Amino acid sequence: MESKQPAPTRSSSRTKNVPAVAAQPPRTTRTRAATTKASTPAVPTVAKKTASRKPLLNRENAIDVPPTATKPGSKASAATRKLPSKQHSNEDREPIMAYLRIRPHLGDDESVPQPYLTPLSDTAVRMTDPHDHQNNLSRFRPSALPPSSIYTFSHVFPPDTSQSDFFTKTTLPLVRDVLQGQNGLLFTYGVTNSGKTYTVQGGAKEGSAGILPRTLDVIYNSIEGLHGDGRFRPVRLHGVEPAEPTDSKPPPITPEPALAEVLGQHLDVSAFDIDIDPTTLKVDRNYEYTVWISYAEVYNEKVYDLLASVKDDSPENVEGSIPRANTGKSLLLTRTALPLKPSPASDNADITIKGKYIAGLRQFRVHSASQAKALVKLGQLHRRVFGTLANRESSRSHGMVIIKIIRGHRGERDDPAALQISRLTLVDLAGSERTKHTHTTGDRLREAGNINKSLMVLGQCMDVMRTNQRKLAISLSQEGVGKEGRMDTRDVKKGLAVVPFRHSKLTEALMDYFIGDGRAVMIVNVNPYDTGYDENSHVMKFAALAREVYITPAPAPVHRIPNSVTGLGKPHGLKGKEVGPLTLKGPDIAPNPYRRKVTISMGSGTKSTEAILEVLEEDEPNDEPDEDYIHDDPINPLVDTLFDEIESLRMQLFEAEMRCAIVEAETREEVMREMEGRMRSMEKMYSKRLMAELEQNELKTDAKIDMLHQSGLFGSPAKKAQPRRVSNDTLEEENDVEECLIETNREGEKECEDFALTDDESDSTQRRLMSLSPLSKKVQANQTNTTLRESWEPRKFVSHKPLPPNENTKPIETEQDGEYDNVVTDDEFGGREYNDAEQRDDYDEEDWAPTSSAHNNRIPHVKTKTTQRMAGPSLGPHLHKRSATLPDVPLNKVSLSKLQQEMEDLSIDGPDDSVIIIPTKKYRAHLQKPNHDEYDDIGAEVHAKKKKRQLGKMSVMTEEQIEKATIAVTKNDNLKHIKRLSGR
Ligand SMILES: Nc1ncnc2c1ncn2[C@@H]1O[C@H](COP(=O)(O)OP(=O)(O)OP(=O)(O)O)[C@@H](O)[C@H]1O
Repeated sequence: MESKQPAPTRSSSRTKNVPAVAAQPPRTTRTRAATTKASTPAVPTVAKKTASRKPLLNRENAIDVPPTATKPGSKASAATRKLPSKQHSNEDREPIMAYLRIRPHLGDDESVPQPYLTPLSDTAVRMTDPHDHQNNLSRFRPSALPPSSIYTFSHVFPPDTSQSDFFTKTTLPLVRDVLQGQNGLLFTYGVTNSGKTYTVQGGAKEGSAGILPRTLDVIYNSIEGLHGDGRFRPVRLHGVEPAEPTDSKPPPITPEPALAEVLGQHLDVSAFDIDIDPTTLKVDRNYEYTVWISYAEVYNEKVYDLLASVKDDSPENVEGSIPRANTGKSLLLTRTALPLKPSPASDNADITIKGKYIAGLRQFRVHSASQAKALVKLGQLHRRVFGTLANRESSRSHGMVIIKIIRGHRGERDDPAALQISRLTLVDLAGSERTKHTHTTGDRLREAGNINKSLMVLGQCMDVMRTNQRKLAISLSQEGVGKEGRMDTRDVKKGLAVVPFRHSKLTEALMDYFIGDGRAVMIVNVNPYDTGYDENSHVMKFAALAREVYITPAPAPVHRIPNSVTGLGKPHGLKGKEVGPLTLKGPDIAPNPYRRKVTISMGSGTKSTEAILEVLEEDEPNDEPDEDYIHDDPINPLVDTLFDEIESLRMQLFEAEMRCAIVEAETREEVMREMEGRMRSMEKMYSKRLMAELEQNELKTDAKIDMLHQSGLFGSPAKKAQPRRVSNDTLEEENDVEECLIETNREGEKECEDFALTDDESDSTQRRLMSLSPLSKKVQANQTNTTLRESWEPRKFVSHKPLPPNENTKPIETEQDGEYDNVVTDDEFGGREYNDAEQRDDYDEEDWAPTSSAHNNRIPHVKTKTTQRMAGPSLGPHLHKRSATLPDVPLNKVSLSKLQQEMEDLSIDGPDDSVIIIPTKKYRAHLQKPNHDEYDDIGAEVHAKKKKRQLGKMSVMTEEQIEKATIAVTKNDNLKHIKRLSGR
């Protein structure tokens, strides 16, 4: 072939007929075997040189490109930024570069005030769970992740890193590669709000342009004056074909009129000339370049074209019927998913890497950086319009900007086989947060699930690639295996796992990069003020995994067009296959499974507009496979079916794994919640019990005080209101007895002080109070009775030490009935008959609790702590109407009042002026046959409650009855006289 211009700087004189031979060996070859070998970590790789390889790059030939002439006032007029020297390894394989960018603190509304990420060096950070600081007493961690970990990266960028510095260190090497014929991939990974979009697109402030606009700036700065004539256009993944005349038209940079009107926004191209990166790279000036841009998104596991136009094709949409902004009418937008197809080998014989391309993706030849930025902006607008969470500015889809550069030698302008096509793909991934954190349902759940699926598959792919590489390295390092003492790589490769690229559209679209079609750079964005420690940990782990995956980037191949398509007029690929631009259709459009409404607000303040859009997402057309594809890979129905089966099984496995992961996470949370709930309810129960005990104690104390009150020891107002008419003798006697009782009480008090409770003894309060219950009185009465038997000595009231609390549960020995024969008969009590029922009543009425009227005249509470221990039992009605000696009973306030009341009814004077109380027959029997069951705590409590209920039933002896009893007792010869203690 004849060159129109000599190409003195070319390192080889490649012609159409002569296979290109690399004068300078490329870093690697494209053959499978070489690629595999090169990716082996343990074995030094030797790049196999293919004879057909053209010299791809001659860096020595590159000349300095003067800085691009820029508009006055723009930043581009600044000196050309110094490009950091490119570090090329002698090794062909290289790991995926992983850069960490830490987002700065944005304001007070951040959920975690202190960052939980601490940079340790330029390449390492420590991440510590903030919850451990906040709740370091907790023994339980809901997370299975370690509370603190160190992660390493290719480089760590602190929060104050400028956009310009970040671009220079991470993306500029890729831009240089793409200008020199090398493919490149850059993707951002991180949870929502971590700064992915800011990193890729940039902010609103001057100087905050992201890596995408800067990339465009640098490309156009560098190829200034070297633009090609655009006779060819890229097609599929590696192909090129003659361009159409329409390709030379400027690309659309404003939304379609219908959409623009709805959104109320027109893109201003001049706005993109403000923030320009002035960096210029050296390029080979023997070549001329044309730049093509496409913008796709992967949303809900479908690929859409973001640069497809929104057209009003339907006849229904006549002027006036198109919904306007703020009209409340919904606009129906339809878009069709694009299929991914395998790149045919016919595109270039040299290519052995089988990638996939997005069939039908529109691409535009762009002449300037501002045009390119405007085009990208339009794509972002469409992405926002079609995004489910459009109003929240949150990326729910994976955005892919694909920049293709066709490089052709000036001397071989007409030779399509001499063209070289390189690709740079910048991917802004959706947030990696999990479904449970987004609280999504329905469509959103599906969307979140698909986002996670894509990212999970990306992680799985990396994991499998890493495992395969390790396996391969280990196998190849084993000597003496296989024939001739060498390992056959084919044997090894048979045992390798299949990388699951086909499990998600995202990995399917990017797979060629991971198998050696170019360099890959991963940017990990982290917001250290975010509450999602677990999510960020997963992101960090993902990055660590990516760093262990080695790829062998091959230079972009020189294009070789098969003869069948070299002829002009036989365009191949895009024409006729263009699929589904965004179209406005009437509301009567056929229903589609994925139809949703989006309300979108644009602008702010008075200029803000809001529109309801209805989005109809059609499935990708079920086209017949490409002819090329058929030609390349003849279909065997059985194999195809088996592949499909494998695919569906894989999908099932994947879904099952995902479900398991979600269930595990949910179960962990549920268990935590349940434990928390139980602990809370236990706490509640115990505090309730405590309160109940306190109340009970207070009630008992009140009851005792009321009884004292009733007995007149505290000068009952009721008594004052109804003074008794008694004789002087009676009063004297009463005073004597009262003095005696008070004396007794004082002693009792003194003794009780020995039993004063401390706070720590609060739980024993209940037990002690129980000892004051009627049951305990019975026990003590039994003891009293025993004492009574031992000595028939009538005694005066004397105080005794109170019984220890537990003594009331001891079995008490009693004597047989009938031992106390010196009793007053019923007849002697005025002939009163006591039948069983009455006796039962008497028994029941044995009580220490106040009457209801007494309750109404309560005196102030006595604190539980100072409550005095009951020193002795109330003798109760069981002791009435029968002669007996006064038991040796210690008394306290309560028993005093009770005793006083009982004595009022039943007491008699002993032989030497002592007061004698006579137990009844039934009571004796009761004493003799104690019911031990009653002495356990529960029984006592039940009994105490029963007594309490009977407060109102307390029988009151009338004065008349007392008189009668007195007369009856007086008649008894053995007894001298009866002293009345009190009366009512
Ligand atoms: N390095 C930074 N400097 C200043 N502001 C930043 C930086 N990174 C992010 N921001 C701000 O943080 C906010 C969130 O960033 P961004 O929208 O880029 O997050 P994202 O990860 O893309 O979220 P999503 O996944 O939801 O789209 C934005 O207001 C952005 O301006």
